[in-house]
Amino acid sequence: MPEADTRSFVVDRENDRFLLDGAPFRYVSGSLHYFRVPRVLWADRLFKMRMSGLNAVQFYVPWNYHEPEPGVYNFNGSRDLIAFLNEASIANLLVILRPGPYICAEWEMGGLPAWLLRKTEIHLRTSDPDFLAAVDSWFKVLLPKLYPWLYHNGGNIISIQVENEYGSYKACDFTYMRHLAGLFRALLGDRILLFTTDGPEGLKCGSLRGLYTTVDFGPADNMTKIFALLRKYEPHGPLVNSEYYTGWLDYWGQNHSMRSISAVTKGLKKMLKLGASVNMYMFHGGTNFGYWNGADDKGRFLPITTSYDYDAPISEAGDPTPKLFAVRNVISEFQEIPLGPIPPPSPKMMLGPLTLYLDGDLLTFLDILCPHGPIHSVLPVTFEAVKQDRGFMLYRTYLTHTVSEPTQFWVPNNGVHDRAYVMVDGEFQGVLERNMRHQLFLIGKIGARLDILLENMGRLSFGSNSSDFKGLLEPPVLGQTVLTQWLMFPLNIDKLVKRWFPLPLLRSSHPQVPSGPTFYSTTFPILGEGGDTFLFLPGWTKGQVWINGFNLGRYWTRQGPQQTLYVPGPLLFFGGTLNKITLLELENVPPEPKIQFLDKPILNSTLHKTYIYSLSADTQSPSEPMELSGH
Ligand SMILES: CCCCNC(=S)N1C[C@H](O)[C@@H](O)[C@@H](O)[C@H]1CO
Repeated sequence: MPEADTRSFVVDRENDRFLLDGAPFRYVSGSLHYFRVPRVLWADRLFKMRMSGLNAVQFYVPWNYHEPEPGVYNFNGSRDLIAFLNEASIANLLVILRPGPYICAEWEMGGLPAWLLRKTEIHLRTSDPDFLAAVDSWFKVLLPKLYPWLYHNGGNIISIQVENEYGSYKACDFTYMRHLAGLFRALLGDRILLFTTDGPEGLKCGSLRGLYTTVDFGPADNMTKIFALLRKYEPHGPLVNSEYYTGWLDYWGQNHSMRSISAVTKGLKKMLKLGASVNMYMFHGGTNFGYWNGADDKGRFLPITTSYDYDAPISEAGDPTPKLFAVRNVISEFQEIPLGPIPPPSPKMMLGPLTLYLDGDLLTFLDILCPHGPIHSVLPVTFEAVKQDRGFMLYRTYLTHTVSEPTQFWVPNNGVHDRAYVMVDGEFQGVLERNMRHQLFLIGKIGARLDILLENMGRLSFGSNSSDFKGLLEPPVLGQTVLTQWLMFPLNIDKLVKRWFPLPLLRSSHPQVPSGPTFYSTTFPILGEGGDTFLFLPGWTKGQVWINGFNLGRYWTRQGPQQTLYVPGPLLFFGGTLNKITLLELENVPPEPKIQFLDKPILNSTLHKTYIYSLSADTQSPSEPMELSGH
């Protein structure tokens, strides 16, 4: 490896190429997001990318993942960015780093921290002084950490992206982009290659003099036309596609997205023939654990699914797919790829069916879930106003008059952000949903308790023309009465589940199966071989899952398209130690509250029936699904 002072990565405009240490260089890169993969699996994924023939890895840095509160930073465990850079170096992968501040990526609020919205008038992604002050403060912490890792300083970072597809954002604020470019230069020096990425329609507002202009497009796009457009901004230098889509994202309630191998490899081959440098987005997608998914606004609010499989060459579970081998073959026609096999799919585990036991409805645990007690306000306030960034908040009021006939209950101006589970005196009444179900019909006596559990389904990560506040944005109306005098209970469910995790809960004796927000759980040993697995929740409706205290993410079996949740093996205990699974079911449980662990994912089906896969004794593989009556 050359000494640090002779190391260089530059644009050679005379020959339309990059030079690495003075020699012609073309990167063939893939995107992997460390924040979507448990740290213990980073090395495995990066090794498979190297063995696929890639020489670089591209990843974002989500601001909200590392600065949970203003001035509070977290770079530990699965947030240890430096450890990830080191793993990439060990895998012999150069790094194309994209620190934002906005990253899109189908990630919560596109990576921007929700606490920015505590200033309700802030103009995100502009030269708004409040926004720039927060950005400066964050980058003055982050960028110095990257400085030693810059390629010319002896590290593996060859280029850094400023903002993300800024040209697709309404503001088109060049003062903001120049501010970012100046900040990056001030903190990273003048040698590192800074670049921008935009779709063809975004180049006008997204590119900036002094930043190398790149584009993004997928297999179905007109490459010739887009690269010709790029040449208007970069007449010389290498052609770069920073996001060549190998698949696509999934929304709850829509079909699983897939892109054909032939289309992906045909476009890749054409770009490599042109001498272009390419980053494949995604090469390994991973998972939106916890509440970290983002959402899109396509006239409807569309939350992104928990799985970020992306139909990528490496599957969500880290397994090589036929697409990986096809891509590897194309790369091998243009540059040397490492000798040796691609590791085979990892062992998968099956278990169950297991019966879950009722722990109690959510309201039972309100005091523990909100130990500081409620916040009172005449009108309901948002999640951001009470500093609850993600998850759930309970809104409570009491009826000031009796409604003896079913009476319309609704929230004006589409003010449910995003889903409201409505209860009267603890009895589940139904769901109100953003952009969708706008009303219920309630009855209740004077003094009856009205509880509304509000679920934040993830803030808009793209196309947001305004800040995506969460909660009840308007006071609900019952009949002609605007309901006032609200108690807001911010809920810390994760803390409660983590506290429960080692202990089986005292079973509450509930004669009938309750509906509405309810906790179920069980403990179970795994005696056989370990491995990854896929949690299958047949007949359940929608909720959140924790395994051994780890928030695995959202399930929405009723909507699909994913019916299983990926469970990385390292989350589980083997050899007899008890594992604990906890579900918060928000709507309705199946007649038999069972779950199963399968050895294959189900990402593309919306089962409206209840299936329980029974292990056939001889083969230990799921027999044909048995359809249960009643659903
Ligand atoms: C519905 C498309 C949402 C816009 N996002 C687009 S075009 N993309 C570009 C964006 O830069 C990247 O972060 C990803 O968000 C990617 C889609 O996976």
